[in-house]
Amino acid sequence: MLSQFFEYARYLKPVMKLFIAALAAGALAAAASGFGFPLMIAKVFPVVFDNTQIPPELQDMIARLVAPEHMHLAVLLAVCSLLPLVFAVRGIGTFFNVYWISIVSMKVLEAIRLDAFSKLQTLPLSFIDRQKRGDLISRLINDAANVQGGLVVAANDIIKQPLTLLTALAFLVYKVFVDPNTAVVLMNLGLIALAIWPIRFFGRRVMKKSKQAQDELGNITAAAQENLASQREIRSYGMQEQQVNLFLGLIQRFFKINLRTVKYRHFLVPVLEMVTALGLGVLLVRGHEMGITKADFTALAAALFMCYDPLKRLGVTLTNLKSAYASLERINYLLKEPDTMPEAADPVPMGRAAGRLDYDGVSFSYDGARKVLDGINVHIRPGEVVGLVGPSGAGKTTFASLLPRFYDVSSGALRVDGVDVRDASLHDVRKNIAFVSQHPVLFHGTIMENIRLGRQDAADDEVVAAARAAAADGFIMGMPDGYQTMLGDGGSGLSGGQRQRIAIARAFLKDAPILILDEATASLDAESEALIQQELDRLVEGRTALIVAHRFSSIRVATRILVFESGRIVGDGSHAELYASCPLYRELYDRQSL
Ligand SMILES: Nc1ncnc2c1ncn2[C@@H]1O[C@H](COP(=O)(O)OP(=O)(O)OP(=O)(O)O)[C@@H](O)[C@H]1O
Repeated sequence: MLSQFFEYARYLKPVMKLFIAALAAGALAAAASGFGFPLMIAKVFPVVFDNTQIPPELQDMIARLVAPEHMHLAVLLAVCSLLPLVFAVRGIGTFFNVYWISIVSMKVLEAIRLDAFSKLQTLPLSFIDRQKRGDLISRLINDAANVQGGLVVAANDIIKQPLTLLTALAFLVYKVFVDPNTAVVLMNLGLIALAIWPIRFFGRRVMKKSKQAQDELGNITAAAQENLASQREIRSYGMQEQQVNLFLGLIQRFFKINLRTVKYRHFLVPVLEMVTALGLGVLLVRGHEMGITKADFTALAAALFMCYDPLKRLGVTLTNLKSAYASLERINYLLKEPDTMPEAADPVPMGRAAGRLDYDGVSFSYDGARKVLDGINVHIRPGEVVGLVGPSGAGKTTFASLLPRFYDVSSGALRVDGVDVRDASLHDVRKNIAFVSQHPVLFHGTIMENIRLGRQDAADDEVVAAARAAAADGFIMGMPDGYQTMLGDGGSGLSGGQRQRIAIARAFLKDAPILILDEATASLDAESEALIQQELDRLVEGRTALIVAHRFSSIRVATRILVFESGRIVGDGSHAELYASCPLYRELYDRQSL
């Protein structure tokens, strides 16, 4: 399991110095606990209780500083102050250990989250389509935080606790070396082996349950996300109660599984404490039989405790690590997903395209089984405006989606100006294509920023010019802050037609030679559609355009129409030609004209 974490060691590189400093602070705290503490007890108690003499050098030093009548008190104060001193060292070491490790782990979390988020930006859409969005969010937020938590305790304890154990063992060996009578205590260490079994047992269970709990948390986030995105449907279909019950079921499942994780995690400590107590009991009996002194017994008991305590903490750490590992696996699912749409190793440079499109024997399947497009051969000249029509599910949107490489063809090739889109860089291909969809997405930000998405380096007056071309300037200027008006998430506060105009303004600003209009007016009423149609007609001028249409009104401007049926093109020509020669086209057209 640790090897999995080592894979992530590269995240430590940028913060290595701080990480080492944190470990050094941890080592200091460990030495103070494991060796310093029992040593102090062994040295201080005899001076206090049995009047044992302190080393002559120390005695001389104190004698030089105080009058002879105060000597006894000074010695007592000197030796007793060693105890708080050891704890001060331990405290300072622990503070910096935890503080610095926290900084390190937050930086690591930041980097893991950023990597996972960046990976999401490049993963093929086919992968994203298969996921529950809320679950992806949960992986980015909850799982990354869980890994961070695991890393903090691990990095903190995995060095400090074994070091405490080792230094405490060193003290025991030293003690046995000085006084072979105390060898009895070493027997106790055999009991440590007893502690291994519960650590392994509970660790395995915690890992399994943590994975399930994180999966459930993903389901909860997914349900909340879906709910918020569908408030209109939920209210209009009266689904509130059903939604609340669904949510309740999910949180109850999470509760149950989480409770099991908590149970296993916290059962470990009492079990390990019982083993510790057993060890001390045995020491007491054997010590009594062997007649060791009270001071020796106390020092040995402290050293023994310092052996068991790190073991107990290590056990807890290990169960935390197992839980973090479960989350790591869920993040890995993203990070390790192979890029099935890789960038060309040596991309063919593509400047501003003229706009010639060649679909050569193109077939495509979303799931690798059912062909959604089947052997399409279509050649589109620069500047041609092509309408795509056909029954629902016939493959029109898919046909257009292959162009900006939202998906790659399963077989055949798709060329822009003679260059296979897979041989050019994604950036070059996409900068040549503007896309206006049925539900344009407006991001949180000002109207100015939203239009500028079309071309990030556009000046303000270029943005305004694009808005004018899209006939959006009028309503924008009528808003309280004009172009600086903030839009909520998803662009709430604007009508469907207004949102569509912002999207058209974006496309004007981008000024790409190829345009895809995917049912751009389908969600508008007839009046809004008629108004927007004028701007769309202007937008397609001089560009190669693919217009996916349900309404024939939106392809009035098309000079050529492709008729799709079950993934094939069954008609290709002008309206007049198709109406005369293509029965499906005629049927679709007549049905809409009724
Ligand atoms: N992301 C996807 N994952 C899996 N299958 C998909 C996906 N998108 C579309 N499909 C399927 O591919 C087929 C073609 O869909 P497509 O959206 O291209 O058709 P369309 O002609 O544009 O339909 P409509 O007019 O209803 O929008 C349909 O059977 C659809 O169920």
